[in-house]
Amino acid sequence: MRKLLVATKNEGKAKEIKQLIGGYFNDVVTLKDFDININIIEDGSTFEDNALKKAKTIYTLYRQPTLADDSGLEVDALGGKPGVMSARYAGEKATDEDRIKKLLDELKDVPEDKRGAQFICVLVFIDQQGRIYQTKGICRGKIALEPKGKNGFGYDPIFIPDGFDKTFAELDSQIKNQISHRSKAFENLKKILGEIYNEGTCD
Ligand SMILES: O=c1[nH]c(=O)c2ncn([C@@H]3O[C@H](COP(=O)(O)OP(=O)(O)OP(=O)(O)O)[C@@H](O)[C@H]3O)c2[nH]1
Ligand SMILES: [Mg+2]
Repeated sequence: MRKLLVATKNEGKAKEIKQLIGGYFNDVVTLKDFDININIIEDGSTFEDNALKKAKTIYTLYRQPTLADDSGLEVDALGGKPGVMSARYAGEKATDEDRIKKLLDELKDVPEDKRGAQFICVLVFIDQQGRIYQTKGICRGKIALEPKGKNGFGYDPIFIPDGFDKTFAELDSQIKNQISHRSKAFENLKKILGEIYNEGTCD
């Protein structure tokens, strides 16, 4: 039995992580699954700092293989904002709708050809022995003029990935999982897991 603790409370993210992790663990549990009431303050200035803090906090408590994902949206016309502040962009208690509305308001005078953006995902994995591994994925695209679609989570209804004319929320989750920032970070992580576990999956 190989167990992975995932240091996230975000259900949309957790769902994707469970789909992307592959067969290296036969039990994947998130902070929501085991109902731990812990509030990790994400005060780092980079995705790397925050992912490391989330992973270390949970590993230190449980001493089991732990994965953390810190991610966000960088908008060119806003100088890379909201970036590491993506989750708290419209305040601590705000909803995904509030964050989308704030971003669209800030971009209301920005024409279509200047609405470039990218999603970033940094994964930090800590193995049973406490060794730390980090991978990153980037997905380029642009910000739509209005929200569209019901799939996914977060900013998905306003992000149109390069090569497509639909938002992540309009695309099938399987397509998002082939091209997203998170899937790219997982491609690299799975190479590392393959080495750690000698290609042995639990399938
Ligand atoms: O539309 C989206 N599609 C994605 O694929 C995606 N990945 C991240 N995000 C957004 O970026 C912030 C992450 O912040 P974040 O890494 O701190 O996560 P979080 O605070 O939600 O949960 P936790 O993992 O920290 O518990 C949150 O606002 C997410 O909505 C995404 N939005
Ligand atoms: Mg967070």
